Amino acid sequence: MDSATLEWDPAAAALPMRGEFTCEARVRYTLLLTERELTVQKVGTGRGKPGAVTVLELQDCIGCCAYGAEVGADTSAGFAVFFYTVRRRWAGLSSAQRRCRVELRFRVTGSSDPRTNLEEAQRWARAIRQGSSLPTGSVCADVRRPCRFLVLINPQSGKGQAQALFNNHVQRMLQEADITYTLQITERQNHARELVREADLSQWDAVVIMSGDGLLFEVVNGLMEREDWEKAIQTPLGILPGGSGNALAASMHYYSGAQPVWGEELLVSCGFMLCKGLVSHLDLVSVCMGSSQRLFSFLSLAWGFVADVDIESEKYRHVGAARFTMGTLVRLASLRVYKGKLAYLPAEEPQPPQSHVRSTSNDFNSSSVNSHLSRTLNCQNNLLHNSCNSNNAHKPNWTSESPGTTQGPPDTLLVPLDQPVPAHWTVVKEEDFVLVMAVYQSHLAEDLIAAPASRLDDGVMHLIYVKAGISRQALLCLFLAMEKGAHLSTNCPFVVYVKVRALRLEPYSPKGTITVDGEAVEYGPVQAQIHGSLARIIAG
Ligand SMILES: Nc1ncnc2c1ncn2[C@@H]1O[C@H](COP(=O)(O)OP(=O)(O)OP(=O)(O)O)[C@@H](O)[C@H]1O
Repeated sequence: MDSATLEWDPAAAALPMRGEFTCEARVRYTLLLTERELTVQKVGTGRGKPGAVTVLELQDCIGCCAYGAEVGADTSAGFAVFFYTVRRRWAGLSSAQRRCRVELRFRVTGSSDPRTNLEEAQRWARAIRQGSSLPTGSVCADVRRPCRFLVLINPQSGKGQAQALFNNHVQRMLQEADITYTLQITERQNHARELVREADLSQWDAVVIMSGDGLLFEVVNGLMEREDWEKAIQTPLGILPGGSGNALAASMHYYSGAQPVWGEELLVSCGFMLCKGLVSHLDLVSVCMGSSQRLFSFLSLAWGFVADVDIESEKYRHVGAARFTMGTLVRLASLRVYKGKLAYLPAEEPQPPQSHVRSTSNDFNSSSVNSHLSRTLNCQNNLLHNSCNSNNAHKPNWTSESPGTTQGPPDTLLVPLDQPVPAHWTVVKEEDFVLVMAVYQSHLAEDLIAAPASRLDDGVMHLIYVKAGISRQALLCLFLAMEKGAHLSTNCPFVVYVKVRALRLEPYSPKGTITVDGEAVEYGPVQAQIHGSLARIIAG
């Protein structure tokens, strides 16, 4: 199958193209191919209404292939077109939209010469493919074709069904889009990280992660630990939701402007984006810890309520995404105050004076508190007082023994952790918090829109903190509003939202939990800086 990337020139493709073909059921159709659409009109006398017209948008097409006849005497050829069109689905009184697969096959029988028929089928297939790959939106490139992906699957992610989900939904889509891939099932924690650290990346056009956000976190850090990190981190990444939080996958779906979907429908949406192969820039954040360990993060840095829920809810993993709901309710019932110092560099602030420039070498995926469960919680409208420091010390996945990296771009906005923050930073006067989180993508979970204004490469961290004193009920309302991304307009006096380029957090308690991209990391003072557009991701 000829699938080389060609400059799309409608004139060269002689558009519009018209033709008459039969489908597998011998019904005759006329096809009209324009720059953006394929119009299919029934002309035969088979069952169904003659003359019915279907218009399919080429932007919904992921592939088209031509094929010759399989049996000797048959001189016909054919081509198959694969669309994933957006359809409305009614659920009760409300409707939702999702992508549904449409496969069309047409036979070319115009000539008695099989080669002529095959050439005609190839001409149509080529023109449909070219029309389908017209870049849209703010993409920086598209994955060259034909292409080969490395697909990493974490069999333990989510409810442990990532591999089955891949086989049932994604495998066929990749075939239809003419994408070949090498499948690697991860065997343990850090396997993916080690693999991409050592791999010959030139073999693949993209590294795709079918898991939760934790496996992508490993891959990003594995790439940044390489000597050739600058080139390696330019490898297009892909994400397919197979975990329980799936925050980046949900963010990318949200950025595409589509209506929210969950579970397998989100997987099909992300599979579709992967097949379209449009590459966008992705911001990364370098996170520096007291031990001089430095990690790279694409999603979130969290402390307090959010971090505790993320880690404590691990034990409810078998229930999938609902694990965050359960964790949130449990933590709400024993709400704590977390004491510490928070400082940040606001995004609108001018660049720091040069004297501060030096290189340091050094989720809550909490989620849906659904209203049914919320009613079952006996929420008291009592104000919390400075109850206690966090005493929930969880074993971090990423400890100071983990390699981390001293490589990567210098953190020009940060000074060493043992020095005071630069004078032009804002130091938060409160020192009692319920939660502190910096997020750099819109979602913290499939159904939790923490930073609705965020974009893949907006060059800022969205810092949200909740001051102590908020009632359980108000906090619950905040999470419920977050399901629609409405929490920042509730005017809750305990909630602060600010866009920042860098921040520092110094917890006072000796034990506790800090998460980066949903993974527990070394607990203690931590600071972070955004590095705009450092990585690349296949997005819609
Ligand atoms: N074969 C494996 N066995 C056990 N753990 C693994 C394996 N492969 C990867 N891991 C680890 O599993 C952890 C969780 O993975 P991941 O975050 O991708 O899924 P999840 O927790 O279900 O999803 P989410 O982060 O969206 O909630 C990661 O830290 C990863 O290192």
